Amino acid sequence: MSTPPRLEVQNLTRRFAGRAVVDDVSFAVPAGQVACLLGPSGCGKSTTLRIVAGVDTQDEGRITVDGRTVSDDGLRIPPEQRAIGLMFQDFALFPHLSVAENVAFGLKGGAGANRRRVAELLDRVQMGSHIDSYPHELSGGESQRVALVRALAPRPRVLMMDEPFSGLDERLRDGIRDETLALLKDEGTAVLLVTHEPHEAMRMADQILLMRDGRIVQQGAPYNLYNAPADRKVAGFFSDLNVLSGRVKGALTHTPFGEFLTPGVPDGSEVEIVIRPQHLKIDFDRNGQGPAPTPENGTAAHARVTRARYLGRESLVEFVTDEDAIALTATVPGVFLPPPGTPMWLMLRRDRVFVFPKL
Ligand SMILES: Nc1ncnc2c1ncn2[C@@H]1O[C@H](COP(=O)(O)OP(=O)(O)OP(=O)(O)O)[C@@H](O)[C@H]1O
Repeated sequence: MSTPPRLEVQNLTRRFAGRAVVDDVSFAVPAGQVACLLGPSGCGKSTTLRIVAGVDTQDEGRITVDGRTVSDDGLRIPPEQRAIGLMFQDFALFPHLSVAENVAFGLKGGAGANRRRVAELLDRVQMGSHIDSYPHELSGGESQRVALVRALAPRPRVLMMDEPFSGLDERLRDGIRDETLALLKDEGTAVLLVTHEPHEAMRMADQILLMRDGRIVQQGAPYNLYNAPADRKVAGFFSDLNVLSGRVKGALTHTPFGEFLTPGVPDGSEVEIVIRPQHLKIDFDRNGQGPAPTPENGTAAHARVTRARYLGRESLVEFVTDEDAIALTATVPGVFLPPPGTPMWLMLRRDRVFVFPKL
């Protein structure tokens, strides 16, 4: 028999005043893996997390931890008996307890009996030397690390994290995220992490659950969501997009960049041809001569620069095409600041183009 996932959520629905804010949500998280609930504000992420934790109740659906049902139509195991730990954005350490006492708070026997486990956990997040400090003596990042090991000390099978890094300085975040990830993997904890930041989800997740209006619109590895998005909105969640609109004629859509195959889309329907700014290729205009069409880049379209800005690692260059006056943006590594009006040729990397029915 195969091992059940550490956390499994089946057909979860939660309604407020008749409106489903969580709508038939299902997913599974194996031991040692991180699933990120990602989506815009109000899409139902926190409600899902609260129901799994047991602090809110679903109208329909089942939740199991290591194959044991903790909540379904008839059964409600209380939060403290679900082996689920919590770490929220506004986590608070107990100010009158030392770091060791904070970490040992949920453990039988307190800090004295658990000194070794507490010290080991604190060492893992480089906080061993602060074991006898008090919360007011810690920085934001240090407090966050203590809160993390406090949540992990009782060895929860599942850890729920709601925007746990959002209070931190941007430069601290990536380091703490990576430390957290390493510790969670070692402990074999299944993690459900709520975030509205695509960068955080890409960095942390084994699996992203992208939510919109209460439903999971796409789930899978970060690579799959980025490279094979289900629709334009999913694609647009991870980066800015260039969008060309067109109408299908004979399974083809015409654009200034040549024809695009749109098989299976009925004639006359509108489609959107989408490409990320880093996948737009640019070439200088040599006496009006453009690069020859290739299978890789398709046909080049003539365009003029409207604005160029230097962003540090890359430059952001905006164009307008001669044909159809389409506004497009390209990102170019390093410093590339052509003056407005500069004529150039643009190409779309064909393997990076997505074609979607117009939403
Ligand atoms: N107790 C409640 N009563 C009524 N409506 C609620 C309640 N809790 C949440 N909602 C509504 O449910 C929807 C989903 O809320 P939820 O907090 O789950 O979203 P979220 O994706 O976590 O958003 P954010 O990123 O802003 O925290 C929202 O429209 C919210 O207003």
